[in-house]
Amino acid sequence: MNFDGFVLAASTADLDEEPDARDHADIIEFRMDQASDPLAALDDYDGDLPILATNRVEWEGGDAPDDEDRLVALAAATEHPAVEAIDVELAAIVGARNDDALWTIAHARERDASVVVSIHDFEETPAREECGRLLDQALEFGDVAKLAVMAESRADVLHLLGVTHAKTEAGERVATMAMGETGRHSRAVAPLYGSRIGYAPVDPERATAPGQYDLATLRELVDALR
Ligand SMILES: O=C1C[C@@](O)(C(=O)O)C[C@@H](O)[C@@H]1O
Repeated sequence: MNFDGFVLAASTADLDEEPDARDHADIIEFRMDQASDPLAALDDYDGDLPILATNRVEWEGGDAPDDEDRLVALAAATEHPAVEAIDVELAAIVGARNDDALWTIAHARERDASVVVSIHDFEETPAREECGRLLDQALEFGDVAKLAVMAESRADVLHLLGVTHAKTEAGERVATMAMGETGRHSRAVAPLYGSRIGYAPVDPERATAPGQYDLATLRELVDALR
C-alpha cells in the first residue's frame, strides 16, 4: 500500500468483520491492541482487503501496555502477506523504547510494508507551526505522517487543514483528522486538502476515536466531495 491517493481504513479488532467493510473500505485497520489473540487472527485471515496493523499503546489512546512485546507483535504482523502497512507512534520512536520502535520499522521495510508514523493529541490542537513540526518529524521515519488532534473550535480545524494543504503541496504524504464533534467534518474534508488516510469503524457502535463517522457515511461524504 503506497498511499499515493486517499485510502479509507475500516477500523476493527475483529478480522471476521472484513466482509462488512469490503464494499466501502480500501484497507482494514486491525486494532491489534483491542484483539484477544491478534497474531492467531492474522494467521486465520482470508479476507480480500489488505491490512494496516496498529498496536496502539495505552498512553496514546490504545489498550496495549508499553512493553517490548507490543512492538515485537507489530513487527511479527508484517510477516503476514495481507499486512501491507503498520502504524508506529512518533512518541515511541523518540521515546524510551526507541530502539524497539526503530527495529520494528526496519522489520516492516524488509517485508515491503509501509509505515504510518502517528501523533495523537486528545486534549487540543497544537499551534499551526507545532503541527507542521510534528508532521515533519514523523516524515523522517514514515512513509505517511499522521496527525489526529482534538479540535476545540472551527479555527483549529482550519489550521489543521492549512497544514495538510501545505505539506501536500510540498510533496509530502500526510494524514490528518480533527477528533471530537467540532472537528468531525474534517474527516470528510481533509482528503480534499491531501490527507491520505481516513478512519471509520466497521461497527458504528465501536468507534476507535471521538467524532468518527460510520464507514458507509464517510465513504459517501469523501466520494461526494471529491
Ligand atoms: O490513529 C488513528 C486515527 C483515529 O484516532 C481517528 O481519529 O480516526 C482512529 C484510530 O483507530 C487510528 O489508529
